Amino acid sequence: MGTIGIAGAGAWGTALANVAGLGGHDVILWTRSPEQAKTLAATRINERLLPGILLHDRIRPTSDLHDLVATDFVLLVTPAQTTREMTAALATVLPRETALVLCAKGIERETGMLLTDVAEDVRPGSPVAALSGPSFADDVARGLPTAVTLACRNPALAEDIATALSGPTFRVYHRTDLRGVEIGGAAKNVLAIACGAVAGRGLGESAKAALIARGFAELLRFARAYGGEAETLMGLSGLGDLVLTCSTAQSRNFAFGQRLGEGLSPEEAAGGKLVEGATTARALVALARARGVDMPIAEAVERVLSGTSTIDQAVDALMNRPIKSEH
Ligand SMILES: NC(=O)C1=CN([C@@H]2O[C@H](COP(=O)(O)OP(=O)(O)OC[C@H]3O[C@@H](n4cnc5c(N)ncnc54)[C@H](O)[C@@H]3O)[C@@H](O)[C@H]2O)C=CC1
Ligand SMILES: O=C(CO)COP(=O)(O)O
Repeated sequence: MGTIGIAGAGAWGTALANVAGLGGHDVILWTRSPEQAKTLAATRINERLLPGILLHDRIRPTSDLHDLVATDFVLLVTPAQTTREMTAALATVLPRETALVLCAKGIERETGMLLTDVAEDVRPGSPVAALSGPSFADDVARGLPTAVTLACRNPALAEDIATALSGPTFRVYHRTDLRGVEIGGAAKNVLAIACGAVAGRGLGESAKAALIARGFAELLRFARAYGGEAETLMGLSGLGDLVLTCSTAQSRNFAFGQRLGEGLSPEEAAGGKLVEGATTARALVALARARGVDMPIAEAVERVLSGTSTIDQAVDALMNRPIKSEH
């Protein structure tokens, strides 16, 4: 067993650190806050973001990026919009050959770039992978059975990382379709906001199921246009994660949409939590338009978030689109 680095001690980073510790690896868990590193080392609990879960003994919290130098690979588990600055910071300390596994789900707002492109832009020539799939941090940390996908263009590296992270309750499949895997994770959050809004507005389970199915059609169209494989989108990181996040208020994106549906403003609805779909919606829609991909549900979310439409107007617009063949 080796040493795994984790950059980001939020809910997901902490849950993944526990998975790696349980798998017999030594784990260096980096947080930007020296205060938090000290508290984590002393209390062994991430009280704010992953309450009730004890850190595994093999986890060493730190706020010094240099402590990640001798790790086998590093999971980057900070919000999507920090990918550029975090990759740049890591590039100053990590050897060129150390793989960076992107665990955030989103699109860079300023540039419209997918996250692996951002990482490759900042750290050209170094290996990059993405971990995505239906997995709530709390479920994973409590040892509930979970299955996700690890994607890397290098099949041997994909298999190595998937094997290293897998354990009795955390099953990691591997794939070489990096594009498909990251698109699924980024786009499903936007669609989950729509599902939440339908729930919050009291529009019924039938409407929610229709949104999941038509949302999946959007996901597939988008992925095809940007080089993802349809088969990937039908797997854990596409359909699997879409269904999970569209089903329950345990998802922050769904809960955000639900509160919007109940009449709260976007700021009130977020309640200070990370809502990746809200940050990614505009970039997703812009990318779709740039390649002529029809994404009416994602567009509706973007219009509601930018204040150019109410939820009721957005639903009316979706229902009154011209009748067409289903595909
Ligand atoms: N929580 C979950 O169940 C899952 C989350 N993810 C993804 O993982 C990513 C992180 O999510 P969570 O850990 O849940 O969020 P979180 O809000 O629990 O934690 C985010 C962490 O990033 C840190 N951070 C924020 N800005 C930073 C910056 N500029 N530089 C360095 N660190 C910074 C925060 O201090 C915090 O420790 C998101 O993209 C999310 O979509 C993926 C799968 C499951
Ligand atoms: O990506 C996730 C589950 O797979 C977490 O979803 P939320 O960010 O909506 O909580």
